[in-house]
Amino acid sequence: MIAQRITDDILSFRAIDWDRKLFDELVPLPEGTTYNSYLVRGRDKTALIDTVYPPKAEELIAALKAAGIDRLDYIVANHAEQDHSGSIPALLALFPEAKVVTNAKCKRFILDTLPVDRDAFVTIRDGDSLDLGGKTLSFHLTPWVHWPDTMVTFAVEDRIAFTCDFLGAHLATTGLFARDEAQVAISAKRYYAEIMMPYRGFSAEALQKVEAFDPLFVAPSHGPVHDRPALIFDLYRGWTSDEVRPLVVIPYVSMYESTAKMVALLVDRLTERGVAAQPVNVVDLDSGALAMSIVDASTIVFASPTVLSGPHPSLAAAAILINALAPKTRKVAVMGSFGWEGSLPDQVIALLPRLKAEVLEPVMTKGLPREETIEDIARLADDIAGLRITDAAAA
Ligand SMILES: Cc1cc2nc3c(=O)[nH]c(=O)nc-3n(C[C@H](O)[C@H](O)[C@H](O)COP(=O)(O)O)c2cc1C
Repeated sequence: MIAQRITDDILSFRAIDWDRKLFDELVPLPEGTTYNSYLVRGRDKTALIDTVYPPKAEELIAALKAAGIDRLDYIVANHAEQDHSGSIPALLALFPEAKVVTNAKCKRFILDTLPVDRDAFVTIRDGDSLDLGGKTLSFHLTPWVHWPDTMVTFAVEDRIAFTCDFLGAHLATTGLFARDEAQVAISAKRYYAEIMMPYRGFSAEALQKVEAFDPLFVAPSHGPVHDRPALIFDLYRGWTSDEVRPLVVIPYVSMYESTAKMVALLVDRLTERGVAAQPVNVVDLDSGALAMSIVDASTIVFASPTVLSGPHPSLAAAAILINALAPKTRKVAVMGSFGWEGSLPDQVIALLPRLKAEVLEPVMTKGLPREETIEDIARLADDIAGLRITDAAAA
C-alpha cells in the first residue's frame, strides 16, 4: 500500500484485495475490492477517516509510517462494520492519544464488537464539525446506507465527501480515480444492488444530502475515488428512482427441461412484444449477478419444477434473496411444471412479502409444455406487456 494524493493535505491509503472472492460469505467479488482509509492533515491536528479490514491493518500502519505520519489525533469511524472499523484497535495501540470520532449508534456498535475503550470516543451529532486547523470536517448522518449507524464525513475546504460504503464499488485497481467509467459503473451497480437496494428510499435521501455538498471528489471506502462525482450521482439517481425499464428477469431452474422449455417460450413471446427478457439459471447462483439484473427490471417471473410439493430449493433461495433485496419491480409471476400436484405458485409468492408488485396469473403445466401451456404463456406475455385487459384492470 502507498499513500496516494487527492489534494495537498488529503491522502488516500487503499488496501487492495486482489484475491478476495467472497464478501460477507455471500457476495461474489469478480473484481476483488479495496478498503480505503483517508488521511486529512490540518495545521494543528491530523485525522484518519475509516480504517481497513483487520488482515490489512499491518499494511496500513506500514504505509502511514512510510508517509511520515507519527501522530494521529482523530480516527473518524463512518460505519462500525469490521471492514472499516476493525483496525481501530491496532491503530489505537500505535497512536494511543487518538480519539475515535463517531455518532452514538456507531459508537455503540464498535463497543459491541471491538476491544475499544469507552473513553476513547468523541461522540458527534448530525451536522457537527471538527476543526483541524484550517481544515474542517463536518459529519452528516445517513442512516441505512447500509446500517443504522452510517454517516458521511465532508472535508469542507477541499470539498471531499467521504461516503464509506455509500457510492462505493468492489473493484481492485491501483488507479486512485474512477477513470474507466464503464467498468466502475458495473462494479458500482453490483455494489448498489447487493448492499443499498434494500434501503432504496434511504439511499435516495443520502444521495440528496451528498449532492447538496457539491463535492469536487466523492471518496468511498471501497473502490476508486470519483473526481467526476456526476458519474456516480447520475447512476444512483436512476437506480434509486421509481422508474423501471421494460425488462423481465426470469430466475429459473429445471431438472428435466420442462420448465426450461417454458422459459424459452416466454422469452420468445416477450421478444415478439418488444419486451426484453433475461433468464437467470439459479443453480450455482452468482447472487450479485441476480441482484444487478433486478435493479430496474419491470417484472420478475419465477420458474421452477415442483419438488416435494413446492419450489425447487435453488429457486426458493433465489426468491428469499430477491425478497430481501426488495427491488422496485412492478409485476411478478410464477410458472413451472409438476408431475402430479403441488402448490408451487402460492408457495413462491408467500416468499415475497416485501415486493410491492402486482401478482400475475401463474402458468403451470403437467410435464412438458403442451398446446394450452403455449397459449397460457402468450397470455402471460400479454399481461407483462400490459396488452391484456383483465377484469381487475377493467373494473
Ligand atoms: C425430487 C423430485 C421431487 C418431486 N416432487 C414433486 C411433487 O411434490 N409434486 C409434483 O407434482 N411433482 C413432483 N416432481 C415431479 C416434477 O415436478 C416433474 O417431473 C416436472 O415436470 C419436472 O420439471 P422439469 O422438467 O422442469 O425439471 C418431483 C420430481 C423430483 C425429481
